[in-house]
Amino acid sequence: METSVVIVAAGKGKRMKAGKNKIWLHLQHKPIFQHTVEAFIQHPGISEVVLVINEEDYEDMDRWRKSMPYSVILAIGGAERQDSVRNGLEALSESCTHVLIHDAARPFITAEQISGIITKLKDHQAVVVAVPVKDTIKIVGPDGTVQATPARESLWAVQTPQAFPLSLVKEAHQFALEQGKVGTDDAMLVEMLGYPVTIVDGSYENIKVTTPDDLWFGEEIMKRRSEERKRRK
Ligand SMILES: Nc1ccn([C@@H]2O[C@H](COP(=O)(O)OP(=O)(O)OP(=O)(O)O)[C@@H](O)[C@H]2O)c(=O)n1
Ligand SMILES: C[C@](O)(CO)[C@H](O)COP(=O)(O)O
Repeated sequence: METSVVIVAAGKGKRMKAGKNKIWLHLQHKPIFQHTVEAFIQHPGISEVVLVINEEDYEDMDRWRKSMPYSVILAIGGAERQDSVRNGLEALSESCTHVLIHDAARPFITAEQISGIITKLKDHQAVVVAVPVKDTIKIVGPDGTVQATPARESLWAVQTPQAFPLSLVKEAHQFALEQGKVGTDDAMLVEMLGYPVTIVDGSYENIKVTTPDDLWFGEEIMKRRSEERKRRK
């Protein structure tokens, strides 16, 4: 089993309203995407890292890459997240058999969670990191009226990484492309092929940095972790 990771960083970050792709914003003096890349680079179960970026970020990214002591493969993203993932999968080396797909905008992923998903992948077809929802969720119609309140016990908020055998996730992406289907995560495309998808426990700290308030939470998480590391030394 040779496991790689595709990290998608080719979004626009519109909800962040930073005037640039949010992955360049800093948390604890480092760009968000660099925290994410380093979580995987340092993991012994990961063989290669493909970082999917915007074409207009290429020059800056190439400069960043050359300044780092590790190797990252760059691929160019597409209009939607799904297109970026597909391009990233194409950039993986031939020896890759399994892949984790992760949002660059989730820099709080830990080594333990990466290990957990890789272990689970050994005897499951598709594995996603998720947490039980804490709020009561309501299905609301276009007129603002509540239509239903699904039982909370069965609701999970799905995060990344999501992990698959490479052949399966490539087949799912090809099927979606041909059928014009869009999934908000990669597992959804695998579900469309009828394969089971298994949950592995995530963390409420593994947030996707999406809106400006996430930067405040994120800074606190990073600060606390760095203080904990210093205390342990
Ligand atoms: N065409 C796209 C869209 C998104 N992403 C990546 O997918 C992840 C999750 O997307 P999201 O957080 O929604 O990022 P943005 O699309 O950048 O945000 P927004 O929707 O606010 O513009 C991010 O790491 C983002 O860079 C991508 O690689 N290619
Ligand atoms: C894949 C994902 O991170 C799962 O929660 C999420 O769906 C991506 O978010 P987006 O805003 O739809 O790009």
